[in-house]
Amino acid sequence: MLKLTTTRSITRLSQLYNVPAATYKLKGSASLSNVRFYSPPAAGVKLDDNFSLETHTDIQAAAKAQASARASASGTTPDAVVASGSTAMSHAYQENTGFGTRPIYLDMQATTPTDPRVLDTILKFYTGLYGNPHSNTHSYGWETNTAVENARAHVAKMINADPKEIIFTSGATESNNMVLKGVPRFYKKTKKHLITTRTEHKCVLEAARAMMKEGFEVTFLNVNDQGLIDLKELEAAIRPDTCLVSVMAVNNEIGVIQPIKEIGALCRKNKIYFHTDAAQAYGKIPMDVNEMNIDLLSISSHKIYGPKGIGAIYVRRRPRVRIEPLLSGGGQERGLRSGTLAPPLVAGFGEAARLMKKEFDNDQAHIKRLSDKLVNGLLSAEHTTLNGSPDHRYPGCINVSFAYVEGESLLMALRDIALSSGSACTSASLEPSYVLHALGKDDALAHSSIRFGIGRFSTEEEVDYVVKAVADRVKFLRELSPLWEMVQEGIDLNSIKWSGH
Ligand SMILES: Cc1ncc(COP(=O)(O)O)c(C=O)c1O
Ligand code: FES
Repeated sequence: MLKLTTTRSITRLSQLYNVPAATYKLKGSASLSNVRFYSPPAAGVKLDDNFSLETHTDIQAAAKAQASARASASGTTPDAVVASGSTAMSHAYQENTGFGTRPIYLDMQATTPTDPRVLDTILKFYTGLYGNPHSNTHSYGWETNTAVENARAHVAKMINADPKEIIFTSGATESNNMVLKGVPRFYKKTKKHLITTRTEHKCVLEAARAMMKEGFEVTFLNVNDQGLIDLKELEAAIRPDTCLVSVMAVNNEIGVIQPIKEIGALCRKNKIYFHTDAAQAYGKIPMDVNEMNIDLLSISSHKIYGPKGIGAIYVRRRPRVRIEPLLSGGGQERGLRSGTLAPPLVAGFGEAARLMKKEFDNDQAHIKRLSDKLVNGLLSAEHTTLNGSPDHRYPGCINVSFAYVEGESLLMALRDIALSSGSACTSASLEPSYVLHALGKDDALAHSSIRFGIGRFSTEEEVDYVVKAVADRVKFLRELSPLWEMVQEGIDLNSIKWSGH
C-alpha cells in the first residue's frame, strides 16, 4: 500500500541512476504491507504506478486520462468518475493529503521529500523496536541503542568526524542556538565577542542578537555583491576576547559557498572556535571537519531526504570545545542535550546520511546537469540575473531576479510550481530579502527574485516545464507592467523622479 509514494520514487531512482528498479527493493519490514497512506482504489481498478510522474506537468490532461482509464475499468464514463469525487485527482500525486493534486516541487532548500529507503528504515521503530535507547537493563533498550549508534556513525562519516563528536538535536535551529548561546556562555569569564555574517539564517542572527542582550558584542560581517565574506575583514574583526566565529557553509537563499577552509585556518591560527551552519551544505558539498578546521557544525536531517524534527551538532573533542547546554535534564548526549532521543527519527536521519554519502557522486552529477539546464533556460530571457557568486555555489540552489516583474505576482502566476521568493513575500513580513540586500541589490530587484531548488528526485521533464512556464509568465506579466513599457521605449528609469511610494 506504499504504492504511490514508494514505487514512484523508486521508479525515479532507477531512471536517474540508470539501474534496475530492483536495486532499490525495500528491505521489506513486515510492517510495510500493513501501512496505508491513501484509501485503496475501487475493486477492479488498477492504478498505473508511473502515472503520477506525468500529472504534475499537465494536470488536467493527466486527470482526464486517469479518469477515462478508471471509467473503462469500472464501466462508467470519465465524467461520472470525475463527478463521483473519488476522482483521479485524489490519487494523482503521491499520498492523499487532502490538498488535491500538488504542484511540481522545486523548494528543496525549505525541505526535501523523504527518500523511500529512509521511510522503510523508520517504520519498524514505530512498531516493534520501541525500546528507550537509554534503557540499559534489557534488550529493548539495547536493540534501539544499537540502531542509534549505527545512525550516529553514518552521520559522522559524511564529514570525517568521530561518532562520539555527534550530538543529536531537534534540527539545525537548535544546533545553531546551542552553539551561538552555549559557547559564549561557557567562556564568558574571559571572552565577550562573537563574529558572524549578515547573510546567516535567521536562527543564527536571532541567537546572536539574544547574546547582545546578555552583554556580548557581535560583529556582523558584510558580504560583497557575490555574497562572499572578505577574509581580511574577518581577520581585522578578530579580538583577544573573541570566542566564536560562525559562518554558514552554503547560503539557503542564494546557494553561495563561503571559503570554509580558509576561515577554519584563520580561526585555528587565532585559537578561536569555528562554527559553520551546514544545514544546506551537509551531504551536498564535500565537507571534512579536520581538513577544514571546523570545531562545530550544524546539520538538519530534513534537508537531506530524512525526517523532519531531527538534526545534529558536531562538537570537536580535540581540542575540546565546551558548551553550556540549553536543556537541563538526564544528561543524555554527553550531557550536552538532555531528553530521550527519538529512535525513529535518529534511524531515519542515519539512513539519509548513509545515502548522501553512498550516492554523493550520482546526486552531484544529476543536480548539476539539471541545474545547468535550468539556469541556462531561465537566463535566456532578457533582464534576468543569477544572484550570488556564479563560481562559488551549490548548483541545487538557484536564485534569479526577473527585473520589472513583482516577485509576488510571479509566484502567484506560477502556482503549478512550488517555489519560494528570494524576498520574504510569502511570509507575513512582506519585507524584501535581507540576504539580497546584503549583496547590495535594491528593493526592486530583491522583490523580483525567486529561488529554485533542485534535488535527488527532480526530473528533466520538470525542469523543461518550469523553464517554459517561467518564460511565458514573465513575458505575460511584463506586458502588463508600465515600467516594462517604458524600458521598451528606451526611457532610463533612473532618470525619473517618482513621487511618494
Ligand atoms: C542555513 C539554514 N540553517 C538552519 C536551518 C534550520 O534548520 P531546521 O529546520 O533543521 O531547524 C535552515 C532551514 O531552513 C537553513 O537553511
Ligand atoms: S516580492 Fe513579495 S513583497 Fe515584494
